[in-house]
Parts: sequence; structure tokens; C-alpha cells
Amino acid sequence: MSVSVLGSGAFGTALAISLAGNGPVTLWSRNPDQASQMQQSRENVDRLPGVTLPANITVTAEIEQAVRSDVLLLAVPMQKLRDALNLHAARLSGKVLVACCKGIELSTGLGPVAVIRQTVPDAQPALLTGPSFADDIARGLPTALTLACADVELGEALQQELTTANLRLYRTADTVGAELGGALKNVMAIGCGAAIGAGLGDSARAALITRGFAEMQRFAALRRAQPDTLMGLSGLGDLVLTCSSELSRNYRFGLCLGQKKPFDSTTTVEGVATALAMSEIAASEGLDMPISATVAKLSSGAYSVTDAIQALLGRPLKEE
Ligand SMILES: NC(=O)C1=CN([C@@H]2O[C@H](COP(=O)(O)OP(=O)(O)OC[C@H]3O[C@@H](n4cnc5c(N)ncnc54)[C@H](O)[C@@H]3O)[C@@H](O)[C@H]2O)C=CC1
Ligand SMILES: O=C(CO)COP(=O)(O)O
Repeated sequence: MSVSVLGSGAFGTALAISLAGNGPVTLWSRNPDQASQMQQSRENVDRLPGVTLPANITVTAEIEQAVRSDVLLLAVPMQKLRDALNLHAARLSGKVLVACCKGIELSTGLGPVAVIRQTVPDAQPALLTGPSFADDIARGLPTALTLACADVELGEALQQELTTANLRLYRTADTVGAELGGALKNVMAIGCGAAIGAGLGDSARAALITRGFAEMQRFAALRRAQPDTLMGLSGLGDLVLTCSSELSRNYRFGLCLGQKKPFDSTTTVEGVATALAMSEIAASEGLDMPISATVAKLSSGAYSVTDAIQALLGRPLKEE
């Protein structure tokens, strides 16, 4: 199977670099200037400075060239996925589309696989998710990810095709559980960053990770995900990574909130929209999601860190 990556940000570039170890890869950028600059300099100076693109990556802004591949990896932010798919829907018809984004669409409450199904109904959707920083993948460090595909046969083929020397792929048919794990952990990472930034300590962070995970499981049950999926790489694995590393943009965004420092608004922070989406859905379904609701208010500026602490600690006591 030939492979293209659509989206030449940090993650798309890192995946292309790793996959280039298996064979030629096409990396598509929506920006012609960026594409020709990357094609010539063999570097993504904005997102992965200092990492050289292997010779068998072709960077292009021509969508026709990119969609010639059998498998297309979609490495764009969650809130941009629908626009990107709608724009190229006719060309993507019948293709294997592997979403690599983590989030819940704010306007619909849907995850990436459902957005693919709506926008390109005859595509074959799958999802690649799990604990992985673009920088680690691009530098060839070992990483384990989850490949989720409802079609078991296609999932097995994709697992073989997208496993590389440094990317070990595990497989699941539970796309709902896999996409919720990746989406919701970002919300908890913002909360953990804010707690550490505000000087609340590691014990507070451990409480947020644990009670945050309980919220993730509750939300996943509402969406009929398999409970085991949340225990795997795409859930617990990514939660632990993102809540504990300053390489995470969601965590760093939280740190800045906690420290009352400004944050670069051009940085992709998926947890902000997802916190809002998640807490709106939870409120309408009567689901108790206090950390997500608090992170949504903190991220939008409606809460200070002091408000957030009061909101969480002031709730009635309950059974664990
Ligand atoms: N950076 C990382 O370490 C990881 C990122 N991810 C996920 O990958 C997704 C993308 O993140 P990054 O690559 O890190 O973000 P990024 O901000 O580095 O890159 C996003 C890319 O998407 C492109 N883009 C935005 N809107 C577009 C549109 N409408 N059509 C086509 N392209 C569009 C941008 O031009 C940019 O090249 C996110 O959902 C993120 O959660 C997942 C695992 C690791
Ligand atoms: O998803 C990631 C790690 O698995 C990347 O996290 P950030 O988007 O917070 O940088």
C-alpha cells in the first residue's frame, strides 16, 4: 500500500519521517510556499527544526498527487478536520482515511471517525492514536500506538503497513474508545498543567489524573466504548504521558494558566475545544464531569485557578 500524509505540521511530518523507513511517502501541505520550502531544505523549520526529511519523502501542495496513495493519514487539528475533508471529499472517495487527530468536534460532539463517515461516506475510516510526541517519533525513539479500525481485516493490513522500525502498532476494532481516550486526556492535561503551574503540587496532579480518568471512563461508557480500550495506550497510556510532560502543548497551556502567563495562540491545543464539547455533552446527558467542566471554564477565562480549586474541592463528599 502506498501512503500519503495530509497535513505537514509536527505530527504529520513526524509520521512521514518514520514511515519513510518502510518506503516512499508523500507529505501534503495546504500551503504551497511551505511545501516547496520543505521539499528543498528537507526540514520542517516551523514544527520540527533540526530533523532532516529522508530523501524518499516528497512534499507537495498538489492534492491530486497526494490522493494517488492507497492510504491517507489525516494529520490536521480536530476542529479543522471537517473543512479539510469537505474541501477534498470527491477526491477522497473510496480511500482508506486514517485520522491522526485527537479531539471532539465542538459543533457536533463527534470524534474524527464519525466526521470521516459523515463527510466521505464511502471512505474506509481508521484512527491512529496513543502516547507519542512528534519530536520523539521524528528522532526515531521507540513509540507504541493504537491503530483502531472497525473493519478487522483492514485494521490488520494497516497495522502491518504502518508499523515502522520505531512505531509499534497495537490493534483494536473499538474506534469510539480509542478516539475518546486521545481526546479526553488532553482536557486532563490542561487541568494538571494548571495545578502544577499554580504550585498545587504533585499530590493534586495525581488526584486530577485519577479522578480525570474516572470521568473519561464515564464518558466512554455513555458513548458505548469498550471499557478495556480506555485502559490501553490510547487512554491510560496517553493520559499519563500528557499529564506529566512539558513536551505536551496541552500541559504547557495549563501551566501558563496556572502561572497567569500568556500562551502562544498559534499553538495547537486540542483540549480547549474538547473540554467545552465534553462538558456540554455531559451537562445535556446529566453526566457528572466536574474536572472537564472546570477545565472548560478555566480555559475560557470564566474561572481563575482559585475558582477552579473551590469548584472541585467544595463538592459534596462521595464514594470513590
Ligand atoms: N504534535 C504531537 O506530538 C502530536 C499530535 N497529535 C495530533 O495531531 C493533530 C495535529 O497536530 P500537530 O501536527 O501537532 O499540529 P500542528 O499545529 O503542528 O500542525 C497542524 C497542521 O494542520 C494544517 N491544517 C490546519 N488546518 C487545515 C486545513 N483546514 N486543511 C489542511 N491542513 C490544515 C496546518 O497547516 C498544520 O500544518 C492534533 O489533533 C494533535 O492532537 C497526535 C499525537 C502527537
Ligand atoms: O497527543 C500527544 C501526545 O500523545 C501530544 O500532546 P499535545 O497535543 O498536548 O502536545
